[in-house]
Amino acid sequence: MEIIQVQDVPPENTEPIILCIGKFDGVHIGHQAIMRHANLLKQKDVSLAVMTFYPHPRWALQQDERYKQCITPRQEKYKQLERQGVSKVYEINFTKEYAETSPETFVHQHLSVLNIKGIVVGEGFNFGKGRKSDTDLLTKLCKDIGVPVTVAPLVKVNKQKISSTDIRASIHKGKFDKVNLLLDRNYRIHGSVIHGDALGRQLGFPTANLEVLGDYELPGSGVYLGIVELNNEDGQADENWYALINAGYRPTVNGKGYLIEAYLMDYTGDLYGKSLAVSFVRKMREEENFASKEELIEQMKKDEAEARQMLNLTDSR
Ligand SMILES: Cc1cc2nc3c(=O)[nH]c(=O)nc-3n(C[C@H](O)[C@H](O)[C@H](O)COP(=O)(O)O)c2cc1C
Ligand SMILES: Nc1ncnc2c1ncn2[C@@H]1O[C@H](COP(=O)(O)OP(=O)(O)O)[C@@H](O)[C@H]1O
Repeated sequence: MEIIQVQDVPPENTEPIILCIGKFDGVHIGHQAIMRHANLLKQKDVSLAVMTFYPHPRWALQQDERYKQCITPRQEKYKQLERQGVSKVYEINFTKEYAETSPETFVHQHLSVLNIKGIVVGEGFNFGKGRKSDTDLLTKLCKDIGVPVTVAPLVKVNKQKISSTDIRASIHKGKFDKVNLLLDRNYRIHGSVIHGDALGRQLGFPTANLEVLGDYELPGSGVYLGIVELNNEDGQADENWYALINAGYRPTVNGKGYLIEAYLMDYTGDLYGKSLAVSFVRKMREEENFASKEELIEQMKKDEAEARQMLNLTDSR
């Protein structure tokens, strides 16, 4: 996939494209529907491109904390867009200055330098200075440069519009049944393994401590069932292991700060320095403050037994 960083005007290009425009945080099933519309419009020798904005405009302009963390930080977003058939991304560096771009300038000066065969946006799409311009104005301005605009209807679940803000809030609450349905995949966080307090081995549950790589929305504290992908040197997923994941503050052992750590069931070996991705499948329980390490160990054994039963995994210990 080709990623083109843009300050304001994209570099001129004659390659024919169908262009989807949006923030697309999460590449959720609503976004996927937009890409499906675009793929249907795409004729032979036309490629699918996305124009997106980074950082999130509401973080860049209003420092609104809710928009700092993402469901899909940029690398993960591009991987997910690629899965939808996107081969080119125009990543607009969204600044206060860029936000001053008028709808006319955006269409007549920025979009006109590309060979766009069609544009697809979602219903409710806003653009240009003050986000005052809607899909009607986009359609009208694009007509001037001979580009048809398709507005993909909102995808609703139980009559509710799917929103990235809502999904971020559900991640924060650890509601992965819902999150994973709306993403059509398990929520995944990339990181590398760092050293901790070397307590896990003593307790009989070694845990790979994750240094999170990227501005991910972090799950609320709790014990989760998930899958850990171990990556090879090229960053490709190599092996997958079922895992019990503790996210939170480890009150029983006076943990310092929020941490995501994973105990990989049946794995033996050294993970320090490795790059991996942790996928969250479901929450098993809240993180608790046990009166002793022995009680914590007892509970971890129960967690493992419950997980193995759910997965139909025999105990190899
Ligand atoms: C399955 C599982 C469940 C856990 N549950 C709790 C918990 O309820 N409360 C808690 O304080 N720590 C919990 N932990 C975190 C442990 O305290 C932590 O893994 C241990 O202290 C090892 O820390 P270390 O990685 O720094 O060596 C859990 C860990 C695992 C793997
Ligand atoms: N099944 C396993 N799951 C997670 N880590 C494992 C496992 N087996 C071995 N390890 C290794 O043990 C390390 C964690 O040990 P631990 O005692 O919890 O120490 P620390 O938290 O200080 O890293 C992991 O980083 C990894 O290298």
